[in-house]
Amino acid sequence: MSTSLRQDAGPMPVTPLRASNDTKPPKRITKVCCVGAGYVGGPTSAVMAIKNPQIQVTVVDYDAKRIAAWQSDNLPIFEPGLLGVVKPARDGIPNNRAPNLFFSTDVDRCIAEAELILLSVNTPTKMLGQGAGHASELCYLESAVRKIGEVAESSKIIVEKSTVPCRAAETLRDVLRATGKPGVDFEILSNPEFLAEGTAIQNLLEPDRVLIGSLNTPQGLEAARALAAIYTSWVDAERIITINLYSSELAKLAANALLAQRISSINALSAMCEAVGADIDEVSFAVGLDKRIGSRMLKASVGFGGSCFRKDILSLAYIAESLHLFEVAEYWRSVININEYQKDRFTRRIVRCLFNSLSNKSLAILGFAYKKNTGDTRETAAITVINNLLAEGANVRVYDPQVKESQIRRDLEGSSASPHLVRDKLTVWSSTYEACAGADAVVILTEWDEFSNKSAAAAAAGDHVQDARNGARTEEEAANGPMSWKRVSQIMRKPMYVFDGRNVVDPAPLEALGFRVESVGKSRSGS
Ligand SMILES: NC(=O)c1ccc[n+]([C@@H]2O[C@H](COP(=O)([O-])OP(=O)(O)OC[C@H]3O[C@@H](n4cnc5c(N)ncnc54)[C@H](O)[C@@H]3O)[C@@H](O)[C@H]2O)c1
Ligand SMILES: O=c1ccn([C@@H]2O[C@H](COP(=O)(O)OP(=O)(O)O[C@H]3O[C@H](CO)[C@@H](O)[C@H](O)[C@H]3O)[C@@H](O)[C@H]2O)c(=O)[nH]1
Repeated sequence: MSTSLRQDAGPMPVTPLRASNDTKPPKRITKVCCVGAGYVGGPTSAVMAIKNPQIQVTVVDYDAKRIAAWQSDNLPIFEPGLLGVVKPARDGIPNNRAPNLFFSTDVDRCIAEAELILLSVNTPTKMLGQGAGHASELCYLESAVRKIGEVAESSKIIVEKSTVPCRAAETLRDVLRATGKPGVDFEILSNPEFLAEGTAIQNLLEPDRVLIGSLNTPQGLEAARALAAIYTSWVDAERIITINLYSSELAKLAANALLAQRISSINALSAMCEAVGADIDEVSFAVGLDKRIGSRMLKASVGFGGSCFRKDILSLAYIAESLHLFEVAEYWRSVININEYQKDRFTRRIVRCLFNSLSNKSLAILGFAYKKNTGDTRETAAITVINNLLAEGANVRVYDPQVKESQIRRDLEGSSASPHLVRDKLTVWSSTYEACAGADAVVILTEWDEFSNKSAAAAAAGDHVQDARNGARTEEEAANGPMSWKRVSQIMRKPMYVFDGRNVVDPAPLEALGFRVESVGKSRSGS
């Protein structure tokens, strides 16, 4: 399947939000198959199953290890609340798999039996050939759809849950037309997923909106109503938005681009704050009070990570370029450029503060995941920062509460220009204290609660908010979060630095312990 846009597709039809006039009840779906048992497929299917006991939901994947993990108590992904929906307590017995939720490697059978198929396969950035490094790789989607065409004996509703380039549905329809059996009809819907890792279950249970894109044909609208009926079990009808198929595909890319753009905007401002003695948390708070701007996704950081933002912006920019909209492509790419700049700027600041040399210095890295409450490391800022620090000659000592040593080594060795540095100069530890022993500096790269010395309310809201207990914390408490910074101060080499890439520590109590604290978007002289 070509990842470039079809040139003969013509302009996209514009359709306003749709209200179906159909009075007959929507088609009742009884069997759903979700292809792809990953971060989206697993949690989404589990929530769909728990909210629709009358529907049998089966998640299929070729990865037998992943399926076995979903069937065990040791789920393949770390996500707060996930076990509770995959294995809810029933009849007073905890950890009982929902009776209508299944995980299987029997892809053919489950596809053949289902009336509605959710496509939740990965759509990473293409690594080979035309569009490599920019376009979305649709080979997994194509292979899933070919399989559907091959094995389906009855008509199916096929739902794009994966994030796809606009007009991907048209390409999928072409594949199905060529591979499907006579008399078997396929209706393709777009139903992009907006969950964020770490809060996936909450996002799925209480989505801001559910977007369903369909063709404006009787069959398309009927399929959209059937899917909407599944969501109606737990989502208010007014939050279920039905729109044009291609608007829905593009809205997903647009949402991620706009969210990432806010982070790059605040990170660009953080560089200015450091230079002029302003405080980015205060700036963010002040601008966020404007209701037109809002306060969310404005937390300055070492840079955004995760499997989605970078790849989706690259995809959006590639689409714009395919349409000869070069200025538009350039605009979106600048969001990624600022993110790269932020990661490099953070490393340069570490080197500058540590007397321009990291040779024979040890740096404790707290956090490797791309954000807290996930073990996911895809595109984490830690990969760039640690590789930069290793290249400067540092000894790097990593601790993350959820990421395994094997994953950290795989990520770093796979991306480093000098993998031997990872083998020779990187160690991974199972606690903060082990990682910090003998270190010259602590570098916080993930905002895990245990690294913060702020109260939970202040940490969640940012520096500008006063401690919820309003000064009730003792000095001892303030110096110690869930981890004891005092204990850390006793085991580090002097002088001791903290480079806070997530602005999770309150500098004052740490400075009282003898640390020099460098936070993103704040200059010590300006404090
Ligand atoms: N991770 C997120 O937070 C998130 C949120 C919203 C949207 N998305 C989008 O959802 C899609 C899936 O993302 P993910 O993070 O769940 O990916 P993932 O890599 O965790 O999971 C994808 C799964 O699909 C399986 N797979 C691939 N091709 C298959 C095939 N033909 N048959 C059966 N199984 C197959 C893979 O083995 C893998 O287990 C992507 O398009 C992503 O952009 C992700
Ligand atoms: O104010 C902020 C908010 C986030 N981040 C970072 O940005 C990245 C992404 O965070 P977040 O958006 O919370 O997590 P994701 O799981 O990547 O979720 C995004 O990507 C998903 C995949 O498409 C979408 O479904 C979600 O709506 C979208 O938020 C992480 O590194 C965060 O630490 C910041 O630096 N500052």
